[in-house]
Amino acid sequence: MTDFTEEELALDPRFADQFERGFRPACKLYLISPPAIDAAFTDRLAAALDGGEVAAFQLRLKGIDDHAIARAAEPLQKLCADREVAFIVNDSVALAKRLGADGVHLGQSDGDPREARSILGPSAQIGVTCHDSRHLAMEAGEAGADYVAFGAFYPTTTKETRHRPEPSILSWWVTLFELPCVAIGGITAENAAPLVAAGADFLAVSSAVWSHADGPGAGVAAFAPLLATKG
Ligand SMILES: Cc1ncc(COP(=O)(O)OP(=O)(O)O)c(N)n1
Ligand SMILES: Cc1ncsc1CCOP(=O)(O)O
Ligand SMILES: [Mg+2]
Repeated sequence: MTDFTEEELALDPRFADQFERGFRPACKLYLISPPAIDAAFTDRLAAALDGGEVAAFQLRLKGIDDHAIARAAEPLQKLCADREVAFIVNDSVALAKRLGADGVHLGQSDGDPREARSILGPSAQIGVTCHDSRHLAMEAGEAGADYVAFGAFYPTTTKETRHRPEPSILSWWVTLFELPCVAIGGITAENAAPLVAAGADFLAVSSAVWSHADGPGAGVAAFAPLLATKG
């Protein structure tokens, strides 16, 4: 499949409602959990949220079943609700529904965003992984996603990745579409500036926060100067 040209896009009525460019709020932090957590993690999440503004928290646990994730989710979801941080479940629409989560993040093999919408309803935040593909991002927008995620922008040990977009995919996206875009993959406070400058609406980060030498609060705080100044 080939990418659409800008001319095709502009003429295609399917994309008409995505084509307007309106006001974009400043870039925000989207915190991703470590792939495994222990009983102390609720306190670590509280410390992270104490460090500065976090727009959303994604529970991304790997290698355990949905029942175990649901048990782990309870105090974390409550903490997020208390702090007005959106609570997003990774991978599973069924689990997002069961927990009454604010949304779900779907990879390309995690299910259809249209089906997710029909199950979770109009107010759910549905995000879709689009790797380095303009085509996948436009498809996700067409399917009703609330954000598209590009990455991995930098090397990461959190996940095995095969795609390495350039920051220009973000500027291309924000020039054409209102739908928010998320940048993910190996992002730190030290390397994030080009992604913010390119127009990322959200920086999705995991190890930069959870592995910060001075703790997760300092990990979140380190991003504050970048996020205050979206160009
Ligand atoms: C915000 C955000 N972007 C991308 C991903 C990756 O999703 P996926 O490709 O399904 O890989 P896993 O995270 O499930 O390993 C994400 N989780 N969140
Ligand atoms: C889930 C995911 N998807 C693409 S890269 C990545 C890992 C993000 O974690 P980190 O910020 O530690 O690289
Ligand atoms: Mg997934």
